[in-house]
Amino acid sequence: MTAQLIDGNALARKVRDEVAGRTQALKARGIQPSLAILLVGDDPASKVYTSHKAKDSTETGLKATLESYPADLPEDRLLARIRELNADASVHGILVQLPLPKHMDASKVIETISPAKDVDGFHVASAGALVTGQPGFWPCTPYGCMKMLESIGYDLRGKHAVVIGRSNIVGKPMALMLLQKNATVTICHSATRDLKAMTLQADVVVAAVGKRNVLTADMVKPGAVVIDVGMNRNDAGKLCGDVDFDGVREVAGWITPVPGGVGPMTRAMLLVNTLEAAERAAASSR
Ligand SMILES: Nc1nc(=O)c2c([nH]1)NC[C@@H]1CN(c3ccc(C(=O)N[C@@H](CCC(=O)O)C(=O)O)cc3)C=[N+]21
Repeated sequence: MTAQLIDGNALARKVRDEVAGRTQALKARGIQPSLAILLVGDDPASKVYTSHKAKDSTETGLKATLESYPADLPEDRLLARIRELNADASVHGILVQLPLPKHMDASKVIETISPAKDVDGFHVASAGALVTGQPGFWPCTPYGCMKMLESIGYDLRGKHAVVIGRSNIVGKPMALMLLQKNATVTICHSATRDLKAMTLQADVVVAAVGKRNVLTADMVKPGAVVIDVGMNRNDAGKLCGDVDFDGVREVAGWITPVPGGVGPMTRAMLLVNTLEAAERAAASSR
């Protein structure tokens, strides 16, 4: 048996089409959904990522402004700019590209963003809303993974989901989203004793470690759904995930590729969150 592919590019296109439609509806009411992207420093990968995000936005009808600052920008200047954007009613979403230069305290920067504009879902208030099931912005990567599960009509109720990785931006929120859909959730991490014993029990595995071949075919239950959040380079410099794709696809029921899987969905969910931020602002100002 060969696993069916969950095509992140195709699904992201569908999500963007839906966002474009809702954006037109808001524009007809005189509201232009708008995202401010703040980039500090000149990390080449960050430059590429932020320009992609800006391009995705404009192609979908959202307004995006990309503000680039030198690596030695004083932290208080960045905080002051965030406060200005918080107060600017024409801006609905604020994204500060990570990583930030070492002289900055990333949590302090993120906590300065208004939770109402936190389209990355990284603010502690957003995290708290996810924990308690209150409305708030969900981090784009795990949110995109949930959309991928939804797209195959997968019912998580009573299923065993194993999340490998416990980061604040992927692993932890992923586990909470799966829990909210009534899965039984196990979080594995670097101190987990027998990872294979855990993953062999899983109906769904989400690999979010940032290391190649974390999940191999011998670790997967036949028919399981495998979601690969990893973004690594192999020895040939080619982009690859955390999952041994060629091996695992012979065992799994469903699998997401890298590239063309979770990455494009992460970008699409940023557009969803930005649109939501604009819709909520419009609803609360009426
Ligand atoms: N505040 C903030 N928010 C983020 O969401 C954020 C961030 N900082 N810092 C960096 C990471 C990384 N990230 C990616 C999203 C999509 C792809 C993506 O679309 N990848 C393509 C491949 C792109 C390629 O070929 O390099 C794919 O998987 O098919 C990659 C990386 C968002 N991040």
